[in-house]
Amino acid sequence: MALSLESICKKYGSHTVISFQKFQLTDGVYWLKGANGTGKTTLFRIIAGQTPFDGQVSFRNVNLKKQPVSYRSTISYAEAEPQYPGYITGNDLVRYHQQVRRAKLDDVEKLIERFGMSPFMNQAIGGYSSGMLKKLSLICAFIGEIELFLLDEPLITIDKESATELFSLIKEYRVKGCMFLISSHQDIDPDMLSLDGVFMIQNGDIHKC
Ligand SMILES: Nc1ncnc2c1ncn2[C@@H]1O[C@H](COP(=O)(O)OP(=O)(O)OP(=O)(O)O)[C@@H](O)[C@H]1O
Repeated sequence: MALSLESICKKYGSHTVISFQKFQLTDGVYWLKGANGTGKTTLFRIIAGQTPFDGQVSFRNVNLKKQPVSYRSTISYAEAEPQYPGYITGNDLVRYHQQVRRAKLDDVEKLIERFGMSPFMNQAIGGYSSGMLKKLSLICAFIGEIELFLLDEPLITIDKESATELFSLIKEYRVKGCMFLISSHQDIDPDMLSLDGVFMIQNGDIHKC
């Protein structure tokens, strides 16, 4: 199994949001559904290692709790509502990701062009529209040698051209061996992106649709 979650329990105070014994996925592209507040973001934050939880998570045999640095270096989490300091520019943010992830500048420039963000990269992020902010966060997510992408509501606020570009990127990275978990309230057209599975979070557990 590429991704394995076992004996997972996540509570906020006394409120149990996620609780299940086992969820395992082979490599592929997966769509995670669920009504508002069912725990999609919480699940992504667990897999990204961004929130404490009980249980074990491993990706390609690297355990999040036992090998936290190498585990995190393979994972990219694009938040549903990204928030960055308003005074930094788009370029500041992508350069940071490029340096931390030791990515090639050329590859980063190509990502910026593909999302049509070149004209805005020297502007302070505080002046970005919500779609521009979302595209910047997607660009950052794709920087570097990432193996597992957690894309939380990647389609909200982006225009049709950018959504098409995103689907193309996912297909290209999939061919390179990357895995994707995508949460979306918007339908994912199978003609735009072929999925290996669709799951739903309900009552803290994950079910196949
Ligand atoms: N930091 C937090 N502190 C307390 N409760 C939280 C926190 N984050 C999330 N929750 C609660 O956990 C539950 C799951 O929230 P989560 O954001 O994971 O849902 P979601 O499925 O992503 O929702 P949506 O579709 O609305 O984005 C909700 O009841 C929410 O109120």
